[in-house]
Amino acid sequence: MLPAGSYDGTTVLITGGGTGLGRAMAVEFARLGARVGIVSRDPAHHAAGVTAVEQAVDEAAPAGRPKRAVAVGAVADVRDPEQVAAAFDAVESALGPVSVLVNNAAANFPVLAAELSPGGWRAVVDVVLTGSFLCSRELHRRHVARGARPGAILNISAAQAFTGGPGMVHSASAKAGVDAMTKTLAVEWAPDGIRVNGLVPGLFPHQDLPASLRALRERDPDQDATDARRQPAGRVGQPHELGWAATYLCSPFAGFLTGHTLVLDGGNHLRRDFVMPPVVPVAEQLRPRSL
Ligand SMILES: CCCCCCC/C=C/C(=O)SCCNC(=O)CCNC(=O)[C@H](O)C(C)(C)COP(=O)(O)OP(=O)(O)OC[C@H]1O[C@@H](n2cnc3c(N)ncnc32)[C@H](O)[C@@H]1OP(=O)(O)O
Ligand SMILES: NC(=O)C1=CN([C@@H]2O[C@H](COP(=O)(O)OP(=O)(O)OC[C@H]3O[C@@H](n4cnc5c(N)ncnc54)[C@H](OP(=O)(O)O)[C@@H]3O)[C@@H](O)[C@H]2O)C=CC1
Repeated sequence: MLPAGSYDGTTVLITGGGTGLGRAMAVEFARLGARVGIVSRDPAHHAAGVTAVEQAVDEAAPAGRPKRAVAVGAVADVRDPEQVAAAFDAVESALGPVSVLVNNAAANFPVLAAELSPGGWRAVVDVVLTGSFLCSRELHRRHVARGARPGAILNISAAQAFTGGPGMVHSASAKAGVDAMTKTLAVEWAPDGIRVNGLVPGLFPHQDLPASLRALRERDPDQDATDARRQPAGRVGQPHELGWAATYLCSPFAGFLTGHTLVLDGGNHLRRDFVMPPVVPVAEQLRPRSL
């Protein structure tokens, strides 16, 4: 954990910060003093994120300390550049200039590549890759116009980016694009004082995951992906641990670190067995089972 107050006076914008891992990261930034803007499509998600942040800050605050405005939500579909700019405007008018951006919003559903429609491909690639670019571009534009520094961008990726993701070709391809963008923008924007890093969560289950993804681990008690024995570290990730890594990567403690993607997965993506289990075609893995 970073020292208390490490983010005092800093405004952090987190896309998809109202649910799941985005919300957990929002809480950890706020615990360290950040003001947090939560940007996504659904105001109900914003409300959940703002409540979680306010509760965490209140719990950490000394008794009697006045409540601060620490979090706001702003509606935007990250695929639309005008909505992205309007959401930055809304967050900045409430909380001050954004200097840290976490590109966390994502879309994903299991599907065989052969059955994926062009619209389904576009929906996922546009949210994950185009959305991350549009938000990064908006932060850069504002940051440079103000002559502000330092700034930090954190792109949330996935291990599928380097292994491929059978059954998730859209998400794997988009996340690989995000990783290339992390490295590219790190170099282009270093002279502007903006660091750009990536963070890969391993298996971090939570109740906000879409039903189609939850079903992958819940469809058969003998095939539970979250079973501790299936992970080298003997457990899955806890969302606040992702928040600890995110707050480090965007902080001055990582001031010389840019273009790097950190994998937080207990070693899972490195796993190789001497004898691999029999291959089960992805089509069979995705087929609903009759119990
Ligand atoms: C082992 C367990 C854990 C595994 C974790 C693996 C790693 C996780 C990575 C993550 O990214 S988790 C984040 C996942 N979160 C979300 O996906 C939340 C947001 N999702 C959504 O909003 C939707 O699911 C969406 C479909 C991705 C996007 O919504 P949008 O409103 O833009 O799209 P639609 O108009 O509804 O559909 C667009 C397009 O996509 C086709 N489609 C939608 N769902 C499916 C599906 N389940 N299978 C196949 N195709 C689908 C839909 O038909 C449309 O296509 P066209 O009809 O236009 O061709
Ligand atoms: N959970 C896990 O085990 C893993 C997660 N990841 C990555 O971690 C990140 C967080 O995932 P997780 O918390 O599990 O997922 P969630 O499904 O809980 O969160 C996705 C978020 O993205 C937002 N979002 C989706 N589409 C859009 C859009 N078009 N515009 C704006 N916001 C959008 C949603 O908000 P709203 O509906 O309000 O728009 C939602 O808050 C993602 O980048 C994911 O790929 C990677 C590997 C594993």
